[in-house]
Amino acid sequence: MYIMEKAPAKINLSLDVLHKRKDGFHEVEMVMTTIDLADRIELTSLKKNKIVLEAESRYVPNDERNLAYLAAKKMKKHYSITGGVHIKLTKHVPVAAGLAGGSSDAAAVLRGMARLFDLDTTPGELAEIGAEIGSDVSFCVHGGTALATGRGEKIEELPAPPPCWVVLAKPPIGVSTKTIYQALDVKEAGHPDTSSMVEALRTGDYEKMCQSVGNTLEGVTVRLYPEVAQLKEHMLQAGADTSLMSGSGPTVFSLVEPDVKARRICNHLKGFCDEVYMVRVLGTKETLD
Ligand SMILES: C[C@@](CO)(OP(=O)(O)O)[C@H](O)COP(=O)(O)OP(=O)(O)OC[C@H]1O[C@@H](n2ccc(N)nc2=O)[C@H](O)[C@@H]1O
Ligand SMILES: Nc1ncnc2c1ncn2[C@@H]1O[C@H](COP(=O)(O)OP(=O)(O)O)[C@@H](O)[C@H]1O
Repeated sequence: MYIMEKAPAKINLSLDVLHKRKDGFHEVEMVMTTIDLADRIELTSLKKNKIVLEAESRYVPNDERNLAYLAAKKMKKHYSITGGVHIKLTKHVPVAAGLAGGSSDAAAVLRGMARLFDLDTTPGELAEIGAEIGSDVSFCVHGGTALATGRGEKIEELPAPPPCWVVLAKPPIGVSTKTIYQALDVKEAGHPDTSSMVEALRTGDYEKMCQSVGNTLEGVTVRLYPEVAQLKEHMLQAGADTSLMSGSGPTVFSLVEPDVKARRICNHLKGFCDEVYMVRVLGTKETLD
């Protein structure tokens, strides 16, 4: 049997870090939403008891270190699956970019294997398995738009953002999430107003959403990579309604309503950044199918 799953990237509309926990992770409050930029996961069941990963990208590992492979291993163990699976992964989401590409690939394998082997499971159960793989995997299992708390694994569904375009620009650097969290001084950093962002989504208020964006990690990444701040500035100069770094970076996104404006920002950015994307915000679970 063969099935295909989309693995969409996420952006953090807001990301607040509250404090460092005893287990070394940070307590966060994040509003996340999926965007129409996705990897493709193709799964084929195998009679032999093995996991075969075919990743057509020189940027990701082709073995057990790949989060898609790890997800398949966890599923086999958790549900005592005796058969094997062939995973074909086609990357479109930039790697180590703050867009959760790897987490979304893992989540797509969790969802996909549940379908492939006709397992009696729930998204909540898959999200729990996902949390063992990474903090962002639970959100990626559910998709849509959500408030993520704890270390990111506690998910509360939110309404999709008002329809808009997302223009993304990724400078040619890979950022380690761990390094950024480690360099953060929670007391010194800026903190977004999460409740204002939640309110904006609940009322479908585009302007309020744009005003409420914020990311506690942005200042840390900007200190290490000043080009992140420059990209933000370029986006705003070109007419973006708002602009923010996603996750631990270095990708910067801007939001804008009319497509002509989004195209203008894209063209402006392409002058000095090779990786520029113009995509729709997805924001709902249904669009994962
Ligand atoms: C910053 C965020 C925002 O969405 O995303 P990315 O920039 O990675 O996309 C997430 O919090 C990242 O989630 P994820 O990438 O799954 O992180 P994990 O693999 O669980 O953790 C990587 C490392 O980041 C740190 N970490 C992660 C999450 C958290 N709440 N506190 C932390 O301190 C820990 O040092 C951990 O060892
Ligand atoms: N399927 C995968 N896709 C992307 N990166 C992966 C994958 N599996 C493992 N990784 C590793 O995970 C790290 C972070 O990847 P990614 O999820 O793209 O970062 P981010 O969450 O910052 O967007 C990279 O260093 C990469 O080598």
